[in-house]
Amino acid sequence: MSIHIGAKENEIAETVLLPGDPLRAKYIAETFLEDPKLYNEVRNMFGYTGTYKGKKISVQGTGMGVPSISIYINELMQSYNVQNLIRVGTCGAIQKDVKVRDVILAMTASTDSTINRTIFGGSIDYAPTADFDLLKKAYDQGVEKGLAIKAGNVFTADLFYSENPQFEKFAKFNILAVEMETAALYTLAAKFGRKALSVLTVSDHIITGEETTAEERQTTFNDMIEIALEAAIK
Ligand SMILES: O=P(O)(O)O[C@H]1O[C@H](CO)[C@@H](O)[C@H]1O
Ligand SMILES: O=c1cc[nH]c(=O)[nH]1
Repeated sequence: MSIHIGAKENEIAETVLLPGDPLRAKYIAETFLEDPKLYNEVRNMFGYTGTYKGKKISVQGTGMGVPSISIYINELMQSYNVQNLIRVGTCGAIQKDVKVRDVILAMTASTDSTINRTIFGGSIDYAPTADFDLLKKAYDQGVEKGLAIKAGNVFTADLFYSENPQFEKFAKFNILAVEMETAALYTLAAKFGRKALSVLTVSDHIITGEETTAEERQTTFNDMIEIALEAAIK
């Protein structure tokens, strides 16, 4: 057991899907995994292990934001030796040609979180990066499914309700969308020599105000989850 995860040794797979929402973890486990077993209920941050096409896979809720995901992935890597960490999250689009329901693969994540400056010291801007192998497999899977899949820079924001939103500037500098965890995921995976990828569904458009219905969200979540699972087993 670790402080925030109640699983015993060997109850967590070497590959873990990471949704922010613990109920999305439950949905993924019950919909996509065979024989899912609940291994964590601490703080209701559900974690399950089952199999997908014969391979052992876990899915663990992370909560929202850098501090919360940092707790879960630190413990998954250090206490449970997790090797492959794939976030399956939502994001808000800021580019005109990025539409709600699109799936985005984060190649890197810009951020206003202090995580990288805390690790590297004040004047260094570390560039957190996706694992190329996972990224390529996920991209190929999205193309094979005929989806509008995009890969690029996302922004990991500390604040959902920003005092000083700079979305137009971010868009000008080619950032595709805004979410709240990827920079920490990539930096901490690199620190421990593990592979990481964020697969994101656009749930809303920050500039145009377009939103997805609950039904549309469910369909695109399924696409995102299948992309992540196929990348994990290939
Ligand atoms: O849908 P999840 O994975 O939680 O991701 C996004 O949604 C939350 C904000 O509503 C933040 O965690 C953001 O990154
Ligand atoms: O962090 C997030 C996630 C979805 N939509 C947003 O606007 N922000």
